[in-house]
Amino acid sequence: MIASLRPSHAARHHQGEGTYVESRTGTAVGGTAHAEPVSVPELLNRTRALCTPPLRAAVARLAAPMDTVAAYHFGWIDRDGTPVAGDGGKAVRPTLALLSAQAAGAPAEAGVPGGVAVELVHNFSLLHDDLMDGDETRRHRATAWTVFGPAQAILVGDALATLGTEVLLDAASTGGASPADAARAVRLLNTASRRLIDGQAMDVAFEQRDTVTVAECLEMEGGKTAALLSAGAALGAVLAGADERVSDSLQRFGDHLGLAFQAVDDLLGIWGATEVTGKPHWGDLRQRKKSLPVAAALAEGGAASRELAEQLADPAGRGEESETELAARALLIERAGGRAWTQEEARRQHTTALAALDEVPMPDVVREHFVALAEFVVVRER
Ligand SMILES: CC(C)=CCC/C(C)=C/CC/C(C)=C/COP(=O)(O)OP(=O)(O)O
Repeated sequence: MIASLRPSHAARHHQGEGTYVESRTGTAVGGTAHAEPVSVPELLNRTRALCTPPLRAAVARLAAPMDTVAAYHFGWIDRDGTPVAGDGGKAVRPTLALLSAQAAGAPAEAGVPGGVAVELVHNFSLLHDDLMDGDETRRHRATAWTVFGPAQAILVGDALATLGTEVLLDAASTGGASPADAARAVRLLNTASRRLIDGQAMDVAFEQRDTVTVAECLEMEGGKTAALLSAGAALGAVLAGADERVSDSLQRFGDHLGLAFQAVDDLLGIWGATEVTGKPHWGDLRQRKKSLPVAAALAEGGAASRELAEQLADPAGRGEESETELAARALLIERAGGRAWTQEEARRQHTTALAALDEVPMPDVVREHFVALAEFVVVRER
């Protein structure tokens, strides 16, 4: 629990972890007019219900054995091919896409191609990231590269990224979006994908550096994480034909929400519970990732900060540190203020995101759903 991230003015209907808007009777989750607000878990479930069938259809286009590798990665089958209902991820990005379509006055269904496309690109990045980091667990199970080998994980990642574009273009050919809006959506997704790759390249390069500034870290996280949340937040509206002022504001909302998302991810990477996150313990510290808590702690300049800097500049023991040494490093980061600063930064980015959302006229119920989802992003534990 990241207790201090909880707002003093907790969301109006906060009911407990992940539930901010009490579910009431007569919900019309798919539509907009007169719909009643629902909880974040219900919103995420609606996204899964709407997006999983087209996601499966997209994955079914892959040649064997890539279709199997992808189905395993998405949690639909186990390593023997037996169907399972595994953890396929939280579905934050596609939920943003469905809400974004509703913000533009269309039904949630109009945002489905955007949601599926952004989730395909997101999962391409996870497959590759796990391999680059040498991570052996994700979503509480063995990573795809450890089960099927690095080559298949790379190829499936590549293929998922191309499917994202295809799904958006299909939206035009099946009449779900105009050809011009589908083309705008493809451009938006491609730009986001390139920002994602640029951000990841910075992240990998930073591992070899002794120090990075907070500004450099924010630039890197703006690419590797915020770009896709930003794309998700605008894609539904673009497919629904919203004008550029609306999609620009939604993108800005998604960019700041994405920075808040990654700030929380950085905190969970060091102080999260592995049984909840489903990711390896101390992974970020072992790889000497220059995440926000580390960059903020290095910038502080006090005794703990200087000791941290010395440790990170010492090539000896790189990747070989014991659990005890990594726990001591986490304590140094905390003593140098890196944890508290990152918690505050998550909340600052969240506030800026909501200000951008305010620029977009939309039905009250859609705004409530965006606000509830944004709150979930900063208080989440996985
Ligand atoms: C090009 C390349 C390899 C880029 C890698 C970029 C990368 C993996 C950035 C981290 C983004 C992130 C916080 C993922 C977890 O999302 P999540 O918590 O929403 O995951 P979920 O879908 O499992 O819920």
